[in-house]
Amino acid sequence: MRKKIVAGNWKMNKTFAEGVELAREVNDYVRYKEGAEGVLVVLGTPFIHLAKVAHNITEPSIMVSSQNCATEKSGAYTGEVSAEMVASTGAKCVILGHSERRSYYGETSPVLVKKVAQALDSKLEIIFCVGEVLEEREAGKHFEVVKQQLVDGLFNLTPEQFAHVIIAYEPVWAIGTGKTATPDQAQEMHAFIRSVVAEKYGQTVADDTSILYGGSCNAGNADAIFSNPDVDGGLIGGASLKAADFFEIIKARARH
Ligand SMILES: O=C(CO)COP(=O)(O)O
Repeated sequence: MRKKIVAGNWKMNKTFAEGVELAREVNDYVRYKEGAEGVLVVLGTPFIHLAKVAHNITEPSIMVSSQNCATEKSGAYTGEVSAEMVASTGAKCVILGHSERRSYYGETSPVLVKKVAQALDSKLEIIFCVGEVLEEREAGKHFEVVKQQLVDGLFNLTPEQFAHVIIAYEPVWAIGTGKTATPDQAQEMHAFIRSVVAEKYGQTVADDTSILYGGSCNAGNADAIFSNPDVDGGLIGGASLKAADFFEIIKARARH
C-alpha cells in the first residue's frame, strides 16, 4: 500500500551505544511529540544494532531495517549476514541496491535479484534503490538508466511480491554532496518510475507503490520535495543521524 515514509539510512555511522541512543530518541519523538501522524518511519541501522533497536522500539509506526543482506540463506560465507538472520532480530525491512553498495561492493543486478529473493523469502519489506550518476544525467540518459535498474533488479517479481517493494530514487550526484535534486527533477523522475511500474504491473500496483527520494534531503528542503504528488517520502542519510533533525523531516512528510 502506498504510504508516507521517512527512512533513515545510518550507513556506517554510530557505535552500538550511540545507535541505541539515537533509536531511543527517535522512538520518544514519535511517541511523545506531535507531528509524526500517518508517517511510517524506518531506521536503517548497521547489522549489529538491529536486535537491540528492534527490541527497544515501542512505536508500531517505526520499522527497523538492515542496509544489506546476503545472496544466500546460510552456509560458508564468511562475514555475510542473511535475510533470515536479519528477520530473526525483529527487523522488518532491508535496504537493497544502494549506490554505495553498487559502486564500492560490485553489486550488480543479478546479485540484487538474489538478495531480493532472499529478503522476500524471509518476509522482509524491501527498499530498493535506483539512481543515475552525474555523467548519465548530463548525457540525458537518466530515465533509461533508472528504468534498466528497475527492469533488471525487480521486474522478475510477481505483483504479489512486488507489493513488498518500496522504491527509492537516489540520484548519485545528490548523495552526501549537499546538492539535492530540485523538486521538479524529483517529481519528474518519480512520475517516470511510476509509469514504468504501471507498464509492467498495471496502474493499480503503480498507484500503490511508495517511491522515496534520497540525496541531501534535510529539514530545510524536505517540504519542497515532499509536496510533489509522486514523492511519497525520503531516504535520508546524513540528516537521519540526529534525532531532532530527522524528526523535522518526519514532520515535513506528515504536513503534505
Ligand atoms: O544515500 C542516501 C540515503 O540512502 C542519502 O544520503 P544523504 O542524505 O547523506 O545525501
